[in-house]
Amino acid sequence: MSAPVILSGQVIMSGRALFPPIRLRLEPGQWTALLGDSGVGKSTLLRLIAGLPIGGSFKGRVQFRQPVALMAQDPGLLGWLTVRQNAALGARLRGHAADFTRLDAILDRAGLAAHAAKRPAELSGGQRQRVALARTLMEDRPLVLLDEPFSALDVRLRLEMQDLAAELLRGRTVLMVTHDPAEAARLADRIHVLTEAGLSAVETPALPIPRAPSHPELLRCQGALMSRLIAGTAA
Ligand SMILES: Nc1ncnc2c1ncn2[C@@H]1O[C@H](COP(=O)(O)OP(=O)(O)OP(=O)(O)O)[C@@H](O)[C@H]1O
Repeated sequence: MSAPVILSGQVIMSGRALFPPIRLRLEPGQWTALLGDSGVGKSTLLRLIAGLPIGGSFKGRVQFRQPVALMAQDPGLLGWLTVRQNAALGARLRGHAADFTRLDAILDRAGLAAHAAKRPAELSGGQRQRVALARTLMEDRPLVLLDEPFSALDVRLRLEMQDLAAELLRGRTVLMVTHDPAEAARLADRIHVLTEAGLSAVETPALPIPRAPSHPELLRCQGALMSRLIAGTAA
C-alpha cells in the first residue's frame, strides 16, 4: 500500500491567512471529502496537492505527492475537439494511443455515446461536466482530485455518475471537494470540513461505498454534516 498524501501548512491570499495551519491527510486507496464555505480555500488545496500555482503563497509542504488526475470546477474542454477526443485528451497529450474500448465504455456509462462526435459548444452544462469526468476517469493515476464533480447534474444522473466514479476509482486515493453533504456521506471514507477556524473531521457511516442514499446511517451523517456546515466557524 502506498503512503498517505499529507498537506500541512496554511495559505496566504492578499496578505491574509485563509485559515490557521492545517494538516490534511489522504489515506491511500480511500475517498476523502472536503466541504466548507465558498471561498474558504478548498480548490486552492486541490491545486497545491496537484502541484499547480495558486494566487497567493503557501507556507507548508505536501508530502508523498503522486501522479495526479485533477478534475477542476471548469470542465476545461477544448472547443475544437469532439467529446470523444476531449475525453481521450490525456493519452494524446502524453503521445500514447488511448484505450478506445475503455473510452467508449465510459462514454456509454456517462450517457455520452450519442454525443461522442459533438463539440463542447453543442452540449449542456451537465453534459460538459460529464465529459470532464470521463476524461478524468480515463486517466490511470493513483491520486485523483475532484472539484465539485457532480454539481451540474440532476439527481438521477448524479447518483449514476457517483456510482461510476466509485467503481472506476476503487483503490485510488481520491480527494473530492463538494458542497453536497449527501454526496460526501454517500461516497467518502473520511469527511473534513474546512472553515476559517481550520479543519475538522465528521464521522462517516461504517457501510460500503457507494452507500444507499436513503440508508438511516447515511442520513444521520448528512444531518451531522449539515449542522457543522451551518454552524461554520462557530463549530
Ligand atoms: N488567483 C487568485 N488570486 C487571488 N485570490 C485568489 C485566487 N484564487 C483564489 N483566490 C481567493 O482565495 C480564496 C479561496 O479560493 P478557493 O477557490 O480555493 O475557494 P473555495 O473554497 O474552493 O470556494 P468555492 O466553494 O466557492 O469554489 C478566495 O477568497 C478567492 O477569492
